[in-house]
Amino acid sequence: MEMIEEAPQIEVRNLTMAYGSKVIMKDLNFSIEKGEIFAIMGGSGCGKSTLLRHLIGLNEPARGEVLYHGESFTRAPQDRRAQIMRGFGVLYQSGALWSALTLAENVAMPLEEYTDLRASEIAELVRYKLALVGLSGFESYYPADISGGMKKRAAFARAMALDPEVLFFDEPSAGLDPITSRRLDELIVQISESMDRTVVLVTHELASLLSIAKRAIFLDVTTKTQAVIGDPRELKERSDLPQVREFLNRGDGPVPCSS
Ligand SMILES: Nc1ncnc2c1ncn2[C@@H]1O[C@H](COP(=O)(O)OP(=O)(O)OP(=O)(O)O)[C@@H](O)[C@H]1O
Repeated sequence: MEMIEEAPQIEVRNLTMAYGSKVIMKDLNFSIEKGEIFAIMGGSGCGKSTLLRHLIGLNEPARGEVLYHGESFTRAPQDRRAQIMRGFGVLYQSGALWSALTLAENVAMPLEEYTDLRASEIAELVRYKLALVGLSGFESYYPADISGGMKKRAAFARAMALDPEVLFFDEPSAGLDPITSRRLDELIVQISESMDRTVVLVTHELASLLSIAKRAIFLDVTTKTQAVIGDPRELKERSDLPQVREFLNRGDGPVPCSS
């Protein structure tokens, strides 16, 4: 039992990811500790989102497995998997909110679906989650009435509705201006630190990567496996691998795959 307590929050073992016979990445091995902000980096189309999808159970490994707290998520029975998944908060690239629902109704949705809380308790929690992301007073607004940055923050509040242990972000700053994007980064750090939440993010934004990720994995499209894991600031200056230094020292914007 004790061993399980000390196991990393997330562990990826010998993971090979494929779509049909097309292998995207192979032999991935890494772990993510509780409370860490961990980034997945690499050129465009190299498999970052695919890796995220494997971590949250939307894709199945071709080989290998994903473990949470030392327990195999990949091999767990359906009901146990669903239970583990309840501990995930996911914010997708589009950050899609239901356009016909107010912000409060959007955040309330997961609570209504997955808990037995009373309406008044849900309303209270919704107010609290929206306040956490700086959206107090906007409860009755519709997504169409607020800015892109506010939509992302509302989607963030919704992702946190069920107090997830791990927050997954796929390109959280996509489509945001640099200042709004920076505010979102600060919010991610603040929530992770104050609530001791693990954050796993896929991002193209160098500024985000370098300012918020404590560790990052670099997926190398040429070798189709991980090239290195480390603190992106150190890798930027000192990585032995030219492709990693180049990636971290490029101008902003996506880097194409070599193909
Ligand atoms: N459902 C799918 N079926 C087949 N191939 C797919 C599917 N989804 C993605 N791919 C392919 O898998 C590879 C990795 O895609 P993925 O979206 O994971 O990369 P990425 O690094 O997240 O890209 P980006 O940075 O552009 O978002 C790409 O070559 C893509 O075309």
